[in-house]
Amino acid sequence: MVLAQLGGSITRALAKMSNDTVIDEKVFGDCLNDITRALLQADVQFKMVCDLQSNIKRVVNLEALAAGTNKRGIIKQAVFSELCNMLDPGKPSFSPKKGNPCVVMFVGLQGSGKTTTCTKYAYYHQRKGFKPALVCADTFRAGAFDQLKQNATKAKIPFYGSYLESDPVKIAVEGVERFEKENYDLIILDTSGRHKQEAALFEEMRQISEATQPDLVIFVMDSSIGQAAFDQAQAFKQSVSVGAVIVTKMDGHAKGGGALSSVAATKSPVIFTGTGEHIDEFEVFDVKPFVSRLLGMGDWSGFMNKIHEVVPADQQPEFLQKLNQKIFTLRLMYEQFQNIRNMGPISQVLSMLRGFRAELMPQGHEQESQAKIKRYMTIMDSMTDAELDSPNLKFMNESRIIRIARGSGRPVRDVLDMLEEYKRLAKICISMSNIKPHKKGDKRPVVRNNNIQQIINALPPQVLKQIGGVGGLQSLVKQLDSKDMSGLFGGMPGCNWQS
Ligand SMILES: Nc1nc2c(ncn2[C@@H]2O[C@H](COP(=O)(O)OP(=O)(O)OP(=O)(O)O)[C@@H](O)[C@H]2O)c(=O)[nH]1
Repeated sequence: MVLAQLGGSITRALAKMSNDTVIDEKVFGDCLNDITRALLQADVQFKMVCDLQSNIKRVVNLEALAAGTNKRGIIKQAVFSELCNMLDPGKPSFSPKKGNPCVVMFVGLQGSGKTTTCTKYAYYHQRKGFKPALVCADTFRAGAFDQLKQNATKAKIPFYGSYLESDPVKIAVEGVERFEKENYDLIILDTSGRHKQEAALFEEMRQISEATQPDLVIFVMDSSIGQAAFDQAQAFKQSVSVGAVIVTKMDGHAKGGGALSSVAATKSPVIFTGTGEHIDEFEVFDVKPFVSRLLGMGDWSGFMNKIHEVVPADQQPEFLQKLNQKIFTLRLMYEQFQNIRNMGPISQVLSMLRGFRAELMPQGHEQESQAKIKRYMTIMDSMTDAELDSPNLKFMNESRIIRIARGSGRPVRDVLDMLEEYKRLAKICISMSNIKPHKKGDKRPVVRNNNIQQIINALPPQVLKQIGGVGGLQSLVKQLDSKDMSGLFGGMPGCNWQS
């Protein structure tokens, strides 16, 4: 069961309550049993699941609730809070400060992704203005130094290691001393792993830790290890003082439970997750947005941040201004496609929005959507400026369509598809054209009620369904009302109109 499926199962367990007119102990009990089953199937440790269940039962006292209370809402809130508590050890981990030299030591089993993650961690901080350096204290695996060297060189991060020295403690101490002298403020120590938890590995870790006195020890855990996660994390914690966890390979077929279990075992927060083999496939881990996304409740701030990251602020008003003049050209559509592609995998972006659970956008489907966008952009690359900037398709006659198809090397059917997509998007965008960029402190709603019906009419039915029907759309609009709207159009139209 991959993480998205865990989220899907919990969401379904909660949604099932909507079919019941009365929320009594039986309905509540069934819902909790479904959630328990989903968590166990996702490899969350048995004891943790039992604790979660009894905590929710303690918080939700149906008998004590007055008639008319929103019991479904209270149950949902309790599930949300308990999942957050599971992932939140209650204390933040040590966080490096620019200009204050510190040593961060990475530990974990062989193949967990330690070496890759050290470089990702260094690269992430380098981009934030730190001066990181890498030390390879892994003398156990032949090739470990070469791997670190290769990664570090690619990311232009200084490194230290030795082909000849066999004592990892000596290398670690020399590396730290050297980089401290050279005023590096984030010295990262990569240590050896073993195929399994062994006394020799733990002894080596203890010695390196004693000799270098790291400010933070990060335990790197492969998310696919399943039920073994709790014991493994605990064994590392007992040997060195683990202060944070990084869960890797979250992009694979991992059962999400490992992440939850490792927090409980180490009483340390997950600080990042690895989401691929590349250096920038590395995400800051925040408990609440993570659980929100898991439950399909949406991570609005993450979504807006993503949009602000890719849609230059100075382009946003121009876009909204054009919409206000009820102009939606092919060029605007092209620019929006570019924004979507810059935002990263569509499912990742969509999963930040309420109702767009990642499981609705499975891997295969996502690739299809991305390919479609790329295809449409290739077709538009063969259009003239006049065609791209025209406010409508009246001039788009047969000979132009054939010319564009030939120019882009695509069949005429694809050009017609793209034009259909454009018409649909234009309808949606123009129907939302009363939206204005919100000024700070402006409390007025950004979408007026009479627009909602227009939006509903304009949305393709499957998109409306994915948003969660009329109710989902209304709550999305409510979210828009309370947030800064500028930039929304950088991503929203077309996000999923493709599917
Ligand atoms: N898909 C995916 N692969 C990852 C991720 N992190 C690491 N890997 C891959 O996992 C494999 C093992 O990673 P390493 O960094 O060599 O693992 P290690 O823990 O340093 O191994 P030792 O040095 O032997 O202890 C490599 O092929 C990495 O590219 C991730 O987040 N996602």
